[in-house]
Amino acid sequence: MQSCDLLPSPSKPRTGHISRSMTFSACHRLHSNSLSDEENKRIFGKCNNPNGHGHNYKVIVTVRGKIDPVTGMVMNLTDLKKYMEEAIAIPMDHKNLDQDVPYFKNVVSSVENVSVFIWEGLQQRLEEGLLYEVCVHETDANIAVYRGE
Ligand SMILES: Nc1nc2c(c(=O)[nH]1)N=C([C@H](O)[C@H](O)COP(=O)(O)OP(=O)(O)OP(=O)(O)O)CN2
Ligand SMILES: [Zn+2]
Repeated sequence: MQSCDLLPSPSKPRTGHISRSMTFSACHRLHSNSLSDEENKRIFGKCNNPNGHGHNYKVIVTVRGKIDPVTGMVMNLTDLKKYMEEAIAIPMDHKNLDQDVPYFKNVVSSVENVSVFIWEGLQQRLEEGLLYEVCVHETDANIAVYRGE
């Protein structure tokens, strides 16, 4: 059988994953209020510089769910775009993460914790069980993946 002869199996439920990406720019400093200045310098090195440094973050959010047989969608990506604006761009774009985002007042603004922050913000907006993965590229080489565990 050739692929152009394939017919759909409408009764078979299908699970799909869909993703949307977004970029934002922010500055931060790796610093823990639970550590002494010496420990901060030793652990975080140049990233503990009080002047901070900036990143162009890239975030990829993946949702997982049933492909609705009527709409053909797991969810409308236009809705996901809105939720990502609210949970990522509005709180963090062109901000100082440590000073402007209350979440990071006593939480180190590592890429791991940025991915958790995004997860929590999206969980509040998405239907339960839909959010699958938040992937944050802090640089081309430094990447965190969080799946809510
Ligand atoms: N586990 C983590 N380690 C580091 C994080 C982090 O968020 N989680 N963050 C940083 C720095 O904030 C930043 O990402 C710089 O890291 P570095 O790898 O040194 O990046 P550079 O681009 O400056 O270095 P290259 O030489 O270009 O690789 C550090 N660690
Ligand atoms: Zn950094």
